[in-house]
Amino acid sequence: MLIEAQGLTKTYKMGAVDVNALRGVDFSVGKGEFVGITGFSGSGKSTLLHLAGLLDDPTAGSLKIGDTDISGLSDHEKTEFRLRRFGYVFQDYALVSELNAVENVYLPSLARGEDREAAEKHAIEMLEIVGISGRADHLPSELSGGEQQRVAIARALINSPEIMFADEPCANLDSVNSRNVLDLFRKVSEESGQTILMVSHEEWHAEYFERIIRLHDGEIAEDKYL
Ligand SMILES: Nc1ncnc2c1ncn2[C@@H]1O[C@H](COP(=O)(O)OP(=O)(O)OP(=O)(O)O)[C@@H](O)[C@H]1O
Repeated sequence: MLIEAQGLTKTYKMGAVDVNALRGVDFSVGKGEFVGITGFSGSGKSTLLHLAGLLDDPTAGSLKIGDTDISGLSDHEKTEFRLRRFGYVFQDYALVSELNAVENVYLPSLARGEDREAAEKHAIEMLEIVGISGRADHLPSELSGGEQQRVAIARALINSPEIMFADEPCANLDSVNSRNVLDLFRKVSEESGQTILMVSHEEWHAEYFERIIRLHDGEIAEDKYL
């Protein structure tokens, strides 16, 4: 298994009140799966994604990625993990506004130590894959929402991540652009064997997922392959 979580728990302390965002969930995800994390607002979807994506630490429970027990990693090792093995896509795209599309895409390659020329060439290939190489020199403010999200996906994919974590990537997109993103994700998981965990509250997205993990009040209410 690529991801193995046992008893994964997240409790937020809000003054005297404990908010149990995740109440000890068990799940495992294999290589190449395209998994939709669904459920009502506040059910714990983003929390689960952030824990599995090493963007936050659990209050209790264990998490293994491949052979690595995450609890044994230092902060530096977690950063390396995120940079080299994971990619992220968020609903607000999270692009750097001063950098054009191609520069945004090759940022993670520079962080990995690739030289700029090679990184730029690679980034243009990625923009071709997501279908917007013609907009390579545009700033985010000069791109539509759908185009910005495709730049963000190219950036997430440039380091060939083993796992892509996407938190409501279609939230700000119309249905045509949402389908473009979902088609792209499915292609990536089928052709490159990349594993994708995607948070979504849209029922119709299920037609693209291979599996659904449905959360309810911090627990797994349903876990099924489609
Ligand atoms: N930083 C935080 N501090 C306190 N409580 C939090 C924090 N983040 C989330 N929560 C609470 O934890 C619970 C789960 O939140 P989470 O964001 O994971 O849900 P979600 O299913 O992703 O919701 P949505 O669909 O609305 O984004 C909610 O009750 C939320 O209010």
